[in-house]
Order: sequence, then C-alpha cells, then structure tokens
Amino acid sequence: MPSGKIARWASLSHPRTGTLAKIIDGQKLARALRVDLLKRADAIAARRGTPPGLAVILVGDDAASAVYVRNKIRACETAGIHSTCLRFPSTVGNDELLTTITELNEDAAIDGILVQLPLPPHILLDQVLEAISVEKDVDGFHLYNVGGLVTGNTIFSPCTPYGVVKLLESENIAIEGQNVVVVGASNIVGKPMALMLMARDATVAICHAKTRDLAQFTILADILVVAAGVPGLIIPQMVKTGAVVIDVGINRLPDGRITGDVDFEGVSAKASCITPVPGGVGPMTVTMLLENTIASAERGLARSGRLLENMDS
Ligand SMILES: Nc1nc2c(c(=O)[nH]1)N[C@@H](CN(C=O)c1ccc(C(=O)N[C@@H](CCC(=O)O)C(=O)O)cc1)CN2
Repeated sequence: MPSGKIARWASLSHPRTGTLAKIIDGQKLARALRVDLLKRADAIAARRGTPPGLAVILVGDDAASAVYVRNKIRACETAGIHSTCLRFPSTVGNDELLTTITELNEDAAIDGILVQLPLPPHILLDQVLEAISVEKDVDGFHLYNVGGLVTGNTIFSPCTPYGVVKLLESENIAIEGQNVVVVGASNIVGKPMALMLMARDATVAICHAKTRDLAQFTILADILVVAAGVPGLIIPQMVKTGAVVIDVGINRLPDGRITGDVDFEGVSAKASCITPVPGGVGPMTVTMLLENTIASAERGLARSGRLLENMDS
C-alpha cells in the first residue's frame, strides 16, 4: 500500500493538466473484438463443417490456473470456438503429457493447443512446449514462435503482449520512435513484449523489479509496461508526466482482491493513459488466445485451399 507521502500524491489531479489519466478499458475492447471473432468462427464452421477448436491442458490443482482455464473455456463459448479441457493430476508423467500433445497435434478438429502454466517442477517445460505443433501453438510459447519474434517470422504472438499491442493500437497510441520501458523480463510477458515493441520501432529498455534505481529508467518512458509481479512497485515519482502506463501485474491481496504492479490512483494523476487491474490487460490475454485459435483455423483452411489448387494444376 502507498505510504502517507505517496497517498497525498494519489489524491492530487494531473500536475500539469489538472485531469486524471484516461483509463484504457480492456474489458470493453475485449467485448468488441469478440463480436468479430464470433463472425469469423461462424464463417470457418460454415466452410469446413466444424468450428475452430481449442484444447487446454491443465495439470495439478493450482486454484488460479483452474480459474483462468475456466475463463478461457467460457470465452471460447462466446466466440463460437469448440473447446476441450484435459485435466491431469500433478503427479502426471512427462511422457503422458507428450503423448497427449502428439494426439492433439494430429486431431483435425483441434486448431490450438495450450498447456496452462505453471507446471509442476518435475515436468520438463521446454520439452512439453516444443512438442506442440508450431501450427497449433496458439500461446506462442514454442521456441519457433519465440525465435520468430526476433526475426519477424512468428506464426503466433504470445497472448498477453499481443493484447497490450492491441490496447495501444485501439487508443491510437504511437509506438514508433517512443521510449518504452518494460519492467519484468519473464518469458511469457516481458521479453516478448520488448521484442514486439522493438519490431514496431520503439526504443526499448528492459528492467527488473530489482534494477538498481529503477526510477531513473522508468521516468524516461513514454510507454511504461509493468509485468514484475510486485504490488505497488510503480509510484507516481517514477512516471513521466503524460506517459502511457500499462499494468500487466496480477497480484492477489490477503483479502482476495487482485491488484496490479502500479499504484493506480497515484499514477493516474500523472499519466495520460493507464490500464486498470482488473479489467485492463487480463481480458485481452484471453481475447488474443481466441484470436490466435481462429487465425490458426483460417490458416488451415488457406493451406487446404492451396493444396486443392495445386492438385488441380
Ligand atoms: N498457458 C498459459 N499460461 C499462463 C498464461 C498464458 O497466457 N498462457 N498467463 C497467465 C495466466 N492467464 C492466462 O492463462 C491469465 C491471467 C489473468 C487473466 C485475467 O483476465 N485477469 C483479470 C482478473 C482475473 C481475476 O479476478 O482473478 C483481469 O486482469 O482483469 C487472464 C489470463 C499465467 N499462465
């Protein structure tokens, strides 16, 4: 929680303009995008006789993972995607997971496969992720897709950073030429986020929650993306006036509520735009999973169309 000094900051309005930051509503954008996704899913079902399909693998009984998976399955229903959840006990062996993934790779009704993270420590994460066909890797975690972010050859972008890009685009926030600071260097958010923004010609610095004098970096950011998993890490003094602040943190407080990595109230008085937690990046993560699954099915249709053309000629 903010200290007394910071709480006073939080109660002030924007120091230069006297206004508060615009709240970027991820829930609203997610709802709007899902209308179009449903139309695309229906078009796929009409062309090939089956809707786009997503398989979710859930290992163990992590309560948060179970909630996220349930939300993904529900979201699939709203977007015309058939989904199936394969649950395994935390004692499942590596080989059993690999066999399941091989079967799903060969299943024509499945366009996307994802393994909910985290996995129990005895599972070889890299082996599991690389067993997923790159054509069905809708989480974008396969090495091919990760490497593709560097070279521009990725098939699927990871859902959370992809959602952040969509949020920025929806607000017409320029990325090219901007100073971006990403706080947090995880494989599923921070690193791919930095690469995706670099590919859009931003100048990107990656920091960590432990970066010495973090504020000296964050204060330079035109766009500040925070995915460090440290509640209240970013306070107003660390933010440039007028910056765009994207909070990817999801931290559960002792009372059960969730909060981000940014002191929302305080930073709202300094930023030009800010995402809330909940209701900012989170809903976009799930929406981009739906987008990737539908894009995968569309790619499959395009491939079979090309095959037919080649057979005719
Ligand atoms: N295979 C994957 N595993 C994990 C991913 C992922 O993208 N792929 N990301 C996270 C968890 N996650 C999705 O799986 C996820 C987390 C949170 C939300 C979300 O919508 N959050 C809401 C709040 C929800 C709440 O109240 O608990 C919000 O921010 O508004 C979506 C997806 C780790 N694992």
